Amino acid sequence: MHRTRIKICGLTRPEDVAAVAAAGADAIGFVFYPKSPRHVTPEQAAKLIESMPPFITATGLFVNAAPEEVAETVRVSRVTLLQFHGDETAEQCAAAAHAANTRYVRAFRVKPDTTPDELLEYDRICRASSPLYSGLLFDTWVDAYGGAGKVFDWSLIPKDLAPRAVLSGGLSVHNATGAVAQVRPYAVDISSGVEASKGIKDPDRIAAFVRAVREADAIL
Ligand SMILES: O=C(O)c1ccccc1NCC(=O)[C@H](O)[C@H](O)COP(=O)(O)O
Repeated sequence: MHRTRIKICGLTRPEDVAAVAAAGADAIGFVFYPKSPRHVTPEQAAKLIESMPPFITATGLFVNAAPEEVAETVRVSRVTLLQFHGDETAEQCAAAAHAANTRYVRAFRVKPDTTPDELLEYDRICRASSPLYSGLLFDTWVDAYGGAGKVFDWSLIPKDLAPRAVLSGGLSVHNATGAVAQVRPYAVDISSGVEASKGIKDPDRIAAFVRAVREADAIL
């Protein structure tokens, strides 16, 4: 049985980290973008990571940050995976990841007119630019950088990319089963769909989302 990995993004509080661990999710995300309502400092993330049990991946999300800032944030926070969610070029993602000596996923914000060929080509460029590149995270294009709770047309994701892809954008307990069944991604990523309010997660929604993904895994 395929086990879809689950990342819960935008954590700011130790009780939410505990809820993610209790629910059995695989990864958490810290937003280091200062304009986000879910922003945490590297020091806050370090404290939250200290409270985590082993085998949960701590991801640091960046928007257009300079390589030195990414490297320093990784050093202080100890996140072990990067997520570039801004307008960085493939080369800029690679340079920042190399400065931090840390693997990364690249967010691609899908528009209604994005084509599967464009996604394949983008993945090829990222792959060629760095051995630290570990796959694409698909989110929905909105006129802001993310965590907006909007769904895109999942049929645009090429079948060849799904086994390494992270699917995000407007996921919730209501569409999780359909998303996993249709796309069969490596992982899913959710933020606003498990929130009580921005930056404040709801433990019951986290648990329900993880259950929905596991139920989808069981029937595939
Ligand atoms: O969460 C933010 O505030 C944020 C700010 C800037 C760039 C990205 C941001 N979040 C991205 C995510 O939380 C997830 O990777 C993903 O987009 C899922 O978001 P959602 O649609 O809310 O589930």
